[in-house]
Amino acid sequence: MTTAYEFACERYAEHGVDVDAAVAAMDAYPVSIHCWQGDDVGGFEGAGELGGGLAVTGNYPGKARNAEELRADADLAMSLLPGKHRFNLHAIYAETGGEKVERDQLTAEHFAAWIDWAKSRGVGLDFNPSYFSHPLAASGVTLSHADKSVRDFWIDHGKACRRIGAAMGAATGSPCVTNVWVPDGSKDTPADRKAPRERLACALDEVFSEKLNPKQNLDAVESKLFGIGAESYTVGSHEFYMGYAIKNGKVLCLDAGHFHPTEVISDKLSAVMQFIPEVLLHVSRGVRWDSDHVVVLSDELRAIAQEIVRGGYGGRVHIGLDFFDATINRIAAWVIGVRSTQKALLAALLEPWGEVRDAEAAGDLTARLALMEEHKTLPFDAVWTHYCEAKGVPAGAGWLKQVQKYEAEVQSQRS
Ligand SMILES: C[C@H](O)[C@H](O)[C@@H](O)C(=O)CO
Ligand SMILES: [Mn+2]
Repeated sequence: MTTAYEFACERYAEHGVDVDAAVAAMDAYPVSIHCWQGDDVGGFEGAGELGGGLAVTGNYPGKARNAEELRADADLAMSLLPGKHRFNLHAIYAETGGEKVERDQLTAEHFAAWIDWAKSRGVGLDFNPSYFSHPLAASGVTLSHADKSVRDFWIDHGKACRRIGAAMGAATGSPCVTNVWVPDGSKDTPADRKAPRERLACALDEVFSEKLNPKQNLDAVESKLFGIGAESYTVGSHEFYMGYAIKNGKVLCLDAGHFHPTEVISDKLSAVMQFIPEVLLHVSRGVRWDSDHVVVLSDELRAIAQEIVRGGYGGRVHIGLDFFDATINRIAAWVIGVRSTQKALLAALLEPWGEVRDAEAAGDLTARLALMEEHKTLPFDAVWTHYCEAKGVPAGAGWLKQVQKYEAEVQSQRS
């Protein structure tokens, strides 16, 4: 009897696709799992309210209250994902042993337990300075602040974080992408759009002034269209960071929720790749605005994966997740988001793209559309199941039972 997988291999082979090669290629696409979905962007500083125009809605019980719990939750999530992945930390997740350590004083020591954990699991780390949820960010302005003392504090925070990123990269043997995002902007129409951007450019130059080994730390910069409380003007807009990244050889971060709702980052990839060596993706799902819903296997997610694979950009694109939903189990949120992203990548690797491209090149737009539609129903699920089984993780919704068990035994005990 032919198995579903063998049938799928035959169907894909009819289109010239080598399924085993596509499955093997998945190892080249680790997903950087964002720690902040695990505790609603809280961190361990006891900083109080979430700032920077970020908003997490929902109060599902059982969120991680400390680093041990967050690591245990992440361990469970990673055990339900095919393949090896990365973990993405924010500076507010430092462990300071109960001592108050200001953000400009943070060192790799404060992330020693995270580094040990990552090493023991063979997982790479990524990092982010935290320019929010802090008294000196209460105005919503940080690196572009008109007050030099405020600016300097945040510059020193950025410098400290790059060194921490480099230490993470050195320890794990895999470059750490340290991504700078600042919330700076204005609720209402600003009188002066130029000066804050000049200050931000100078501040970034200072943040990045120390030469670090790119094998250990890669600098990324992330733009945004608007945020809550910064509806009229964002200092670090797309044009700003696109220019900054090109001029300074930085990684450009494209967050799927940081553009006008009619714009998609799948279309931007092949444009920015003409001029920028490497891109960091914050795979997110905005619903009407930058709402950071859990990523699902949407048309846009599939299109993002297709653009990465079709463009041959695998080695130049870092895939990270960025969403936070507190209305559902937070571990399930991670698993859903990563598995959806991996499904999109596997589908893209299996796509018989050559025949669609050939039809287009021949001017046969009828065939292009017909083939694209036919490809959508090729037997993808059998290959996904095979891939999950080969990696020793549940193929279908079986993973959910394990999260539910953990929720009943562990998360429900947290107050
Ligand atoms: C925690 C934030 O979501 C993250 O740092 C940033 O990437 C962002 O997208 C802000 O909107
Ligand atoms: Mn982001």
